[in-house]
Amino acid sequence: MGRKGRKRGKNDGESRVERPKKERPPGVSYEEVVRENKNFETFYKAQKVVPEGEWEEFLACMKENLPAAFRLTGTKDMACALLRVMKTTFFEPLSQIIPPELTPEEQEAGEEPVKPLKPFCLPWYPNNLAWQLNLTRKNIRRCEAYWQLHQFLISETETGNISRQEAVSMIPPVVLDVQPHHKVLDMCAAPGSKTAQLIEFLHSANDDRSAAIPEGIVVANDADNKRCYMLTHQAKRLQSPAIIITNHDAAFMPNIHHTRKDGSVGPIKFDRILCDVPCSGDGTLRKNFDVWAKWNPVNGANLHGLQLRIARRGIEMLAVGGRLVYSTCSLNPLENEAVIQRLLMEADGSIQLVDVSSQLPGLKFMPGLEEWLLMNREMEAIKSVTEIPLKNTNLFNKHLFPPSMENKEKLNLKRCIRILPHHQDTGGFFVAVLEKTKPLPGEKVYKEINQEEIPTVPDTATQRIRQPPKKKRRQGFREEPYYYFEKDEVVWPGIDAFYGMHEDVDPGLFLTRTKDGKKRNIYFTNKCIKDVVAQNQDHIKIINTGVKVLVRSDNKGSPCDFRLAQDGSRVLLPLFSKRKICVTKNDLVIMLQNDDMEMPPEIATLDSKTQEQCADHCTGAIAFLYEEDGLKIQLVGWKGNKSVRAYVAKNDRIHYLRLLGADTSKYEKNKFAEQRNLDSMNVDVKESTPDDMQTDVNDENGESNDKGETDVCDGIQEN
Ligand SMILES: C[S@@+](CC[C@H](N)C(=O)[O-])C[C@H]1O[C@@H](n2cnc3c(N)ncnc32)[C@H](O)[C@@H]1O
Repeated sequence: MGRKGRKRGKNDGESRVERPKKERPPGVSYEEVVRENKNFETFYKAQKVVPEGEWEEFLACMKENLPAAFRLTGTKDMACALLRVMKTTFFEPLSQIIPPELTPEEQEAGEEPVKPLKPFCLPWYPNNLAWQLNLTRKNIRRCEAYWQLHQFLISETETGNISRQEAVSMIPPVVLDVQPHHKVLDMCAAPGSKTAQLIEFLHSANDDRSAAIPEGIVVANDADNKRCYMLTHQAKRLQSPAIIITNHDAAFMPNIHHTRKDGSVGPIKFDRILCDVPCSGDGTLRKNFDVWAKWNPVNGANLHGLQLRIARRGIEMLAVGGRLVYSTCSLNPLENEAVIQRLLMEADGSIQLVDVSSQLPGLKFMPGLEEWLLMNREMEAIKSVTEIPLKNTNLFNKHLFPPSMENKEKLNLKRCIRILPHHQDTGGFFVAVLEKTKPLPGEKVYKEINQEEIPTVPDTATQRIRQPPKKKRRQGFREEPYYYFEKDEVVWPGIDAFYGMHEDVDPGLFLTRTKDGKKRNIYFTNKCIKDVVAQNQDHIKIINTGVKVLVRSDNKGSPCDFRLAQDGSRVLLPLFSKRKICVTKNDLVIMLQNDDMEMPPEIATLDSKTQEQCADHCTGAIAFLYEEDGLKIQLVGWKGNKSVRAYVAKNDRIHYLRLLGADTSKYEKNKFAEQRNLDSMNVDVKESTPDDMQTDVNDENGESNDKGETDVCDGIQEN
């Protein structure tokens, strides 16, 4: 925080914020945690974050459980197709439901009647793809339609077509305004809910090939090595050849080099940067109940330094004309406006806050604060720098105080966005959108003409930031390097001939993870990622990149040793012309409903035109293409002598069958129907019905919520 002689990391985030450790006492369930903290109330009343007259409503809402929110994910076409199914099959019937009456036992136990369920579409999220709903355990248990909706949400979440994510946490990627050609950096990315959104926006081009292989990239970084593997999972799910996962302290993020248009090599200046920093998380009190006991007034000041360093490094790595979004799930001005104020002051007019309200139609939010109050652990208010008690000089400094009268107008802190939970039944959140209008004081600017990096003014600001951290031992293991195909790659001619790769496909974009020996899996990245790997493999800790497109399958009767991988089918299919068959809806349904490994569907059972196409192809990998009424499904599989098979996992089969409007009962158990059958036979299995439907949920931070009986829909798993 700029205080002379302070050691780096003294007030760095997460370890400090966890102190003092006030664990839940043994035997106290998550739901029983006392949702009260008088200091929290005193602190936020003093900050005036809540408009006059709304305090009680705000506090009451903070103590309630958070409703579940989710997004339909993947390509726009597929997400919209699933949206149609969800609305017609699961939402429309809800309006017809007469909630069941309470049984006498339930009445005696004082249970509440089942409330009507009204899913709410988040109006500011593009294409109606984000929803919020209050599906309680009790509702699910008592009402078949609610149970069916719940089952649908669970199964689509397992396949990654729905992603549970807090409504407010979806905002930063929306206001970042990512375009397919952008170079995007997500500085604190794990577990990756927002990274997934960034990838989706990057893949939003209209034609198949550009949508599958965008020009731009997403660099998803996290300091926590283990959490980086959550990002790998997200990337795999989204089949992106344009993502690279790195593992660095974002406050000291090394420059990532690339080859410029003129052939010279230099640091990437990113078009878009997401800076979703570690924070005290008091905006998540509605789902992370433990924060109630842990909350104290100095958490914010403790985290401010780390948050500032990360954001400052982000501003440095941002291109002129680029946009950086800073966000926290905290309401504390020291973690929010105070950080933004410092960035703006240091940048001296090179960056400015952007008003993004028009990008968020229908979202109610409060403008950023221009006044706030510092408080120490003893809850003493500190109004100015001269009032900082000696005991608190390590904690507070002059930069934490609100702006002077003359700076207020210049900074425009009102353009920040603070979302209050009671305004639309969400968590609390803070977002600020910054645009870089010119180079920072001292920033090196690359001039293409003379190919030099020329500092505009002496490089004092950046030198201060660039001080390398004290030598730290690398944690985690070093990943295998990436070996892109050379011109003389021996496996390429076979693949090229068998699949009929288009002439403009560059074999140099295919890669493996082992240098010698038999290649097993073949991956693919776009050109920009390849360049980043080539220029940075030695100084950037790359955890993962590349989407798996081909898998070795020799001795299976095919002239080609590599079959198509489902993981990368969206990427590879637009690149080749052979080995594709157009199928009918009925063909697909036959293939999807028949998952017997021993007896795959006979070609003779398929449509006559499909049979004709099959006759033109020898044994080997094949893609099945279906397009009708705006629904486009592409599956990869195998064509044998007499039979065909689609390589689709069980849960994905249900997903595709749903999209096709086909019967899914083979894969879904309806416990209510089973109970009815058993009732007719006088057998009672009620005890086993409700709770084995509930799967534990991981929250957005990838940690178990450890809830007991809860009123939120917690059966959907976070991805
Ligand atoms: C609020 S979470 C990010 C959530 C994420 N953006 C998402 O939407 O899923 C903060 C993340 O910052 C990471 N982190 C903490 N300190 C960091 C640092 N110095 N550099 C980079 N990442 C850091 C944590 O490991 C954590 O994953």
